[in-house]
Amino acid sequence: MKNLKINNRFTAELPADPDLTNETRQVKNTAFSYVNPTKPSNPKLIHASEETAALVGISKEEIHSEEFLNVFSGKEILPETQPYAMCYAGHQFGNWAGQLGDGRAINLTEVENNNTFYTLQLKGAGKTPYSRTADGLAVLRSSIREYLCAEAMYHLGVPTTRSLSLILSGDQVLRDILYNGNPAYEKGAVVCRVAPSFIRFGSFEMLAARNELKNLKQFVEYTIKHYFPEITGEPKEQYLQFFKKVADTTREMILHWQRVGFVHGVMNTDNMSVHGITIDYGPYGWLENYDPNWTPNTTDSQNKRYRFGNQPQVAHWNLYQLANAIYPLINETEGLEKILESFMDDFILDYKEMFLNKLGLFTSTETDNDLIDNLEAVLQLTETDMTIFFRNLSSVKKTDSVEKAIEKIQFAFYKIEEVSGEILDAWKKWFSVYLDRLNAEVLSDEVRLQKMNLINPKYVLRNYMAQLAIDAADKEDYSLVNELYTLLQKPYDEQPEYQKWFAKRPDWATSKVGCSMLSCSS
Ligand SMILES: Nc1ncnc2c1ncn2[C@@H]1O[C@H](COP(=O)(O)OP(=O)(O)OP(=O)(O)O)[C@@H](O)[C@H]1O
Ligand SMILES: [Mg+2]
Repeated sequence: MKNLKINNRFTAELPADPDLTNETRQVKNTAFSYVNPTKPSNPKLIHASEETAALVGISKEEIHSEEFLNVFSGKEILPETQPYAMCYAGHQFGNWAGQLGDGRAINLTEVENNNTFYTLQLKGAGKTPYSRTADGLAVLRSSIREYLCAEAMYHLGVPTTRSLSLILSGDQVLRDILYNGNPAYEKGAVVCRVAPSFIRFGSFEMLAARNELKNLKQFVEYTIKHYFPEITGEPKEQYLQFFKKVADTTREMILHWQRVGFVHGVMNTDNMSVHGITIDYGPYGWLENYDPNWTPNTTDSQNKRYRFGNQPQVAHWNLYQLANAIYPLINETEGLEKILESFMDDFILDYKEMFLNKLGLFTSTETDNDLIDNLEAVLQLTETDMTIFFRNLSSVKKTDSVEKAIEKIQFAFYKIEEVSGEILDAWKKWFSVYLDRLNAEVLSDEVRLQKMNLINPKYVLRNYMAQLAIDAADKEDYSLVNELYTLLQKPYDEQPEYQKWFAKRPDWATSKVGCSMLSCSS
């Protein structure tokens, strides 16, 4: 890979763990530990993203080289690089969890391309000092989900890590014990992901919790210098500006999640990036029927802390933890509190605008809040598919009758027979107000349709779609991985050849494991 320009700033500028043993332990006074990936026994490339490769300086031809396979499966280490796992802590499901760290992620190196820095990171490439009691590996099933979803999110316009490659390791990974007491082995896989950095809220929480204030200061200043160079001024002022930037980008990210119906599922502070990009595609899911109370994560099915409708509040809570972590550098609460307060206020304003745009409304009136609230209520009267509803809404015309408009979106109803009586009346009422509102807009039907179709995706990675790709891949048929990857590169385009994916969750998927709820086992 002749154009890969290795340039490691993280390991060069931050204090390294002097212990090179790779034994599971508490790792203090450092930001990272050097550790090499475990060599896979028989790596096989399933898929690689040409786009992500180009981003970091790898050509199409190089993707199919042995070197690519070896480097991104962890079999070989790039010359002049020294892989490392990062030390971080986190709040999991609202509770302090202490040291976590990259238990199964290993940063290979940073590269520079077109004046931008990227970190290349393997997920599932073996144990690190942070693996605690786990194996450092990842199974094919969760790796396919991570690989496809990150790229799908990118093309939806949602800030995210990117996927470079998906490689079978050739090793078996033990995950669950079956009811009959037999161990259940699954195929192991390694995903290479790419991001500006993998610095998480938990990275700073770790240093603050250990009162390693010198390291904390150094790490925050490192982050500002390299990723927020526009920030200047007195140190304390810089730290506040940094926090504001993280709050702003996090708010924008969550806004996109709510726009496309993405539920992260494990919004622990160790899964929050300081770049405001989506990171860690574990037990995530996509809203099918519009239900703000839905979470895909079985571990969270009681409290539903990470339910769709709670994501903004959780982001705010997580930012609060980040504020606590950097507070010792500032020693004043006022500035941090102001930023935290404005997060929610700004979110509410942005959410309203985003939602109106999804409805094809680009001006504001006094009744907007009612229109939105009433729609959110009516969408839940009977199961109504979020993606299909908003996509088909764009075909409603100003001159349509209420009945005609409902006919245009009725494909979104899971049980059409339920749309009668009071439920039908509620829909009629909402559409009557909506049609009046459309008629007050200056945009023509055609222009509005075009604008709406750039906001409301036609295709998302529904849980059952990923599961179908997983089932086929388990039998060494990767055609669906390829097909979904291609489809999801253009989620806003009509793509008539893929119309079959513009479909509600099929009945069989309602109860099948992996299609509606997922555990953290991955
Ligand atoms: N199989 C595993 N082996 C070792 N550590 C693991 C394993 N699975 C999870 N962990 C660790 O448990 C913690 C929480 O896991 P979580 O599910 O949030 O992350 P993840 O999916 O492993 O990785 P990432 O956040 O890097 O995408 C992290 O410290 C993670 O590294
Ligand atoms: Mg994680």
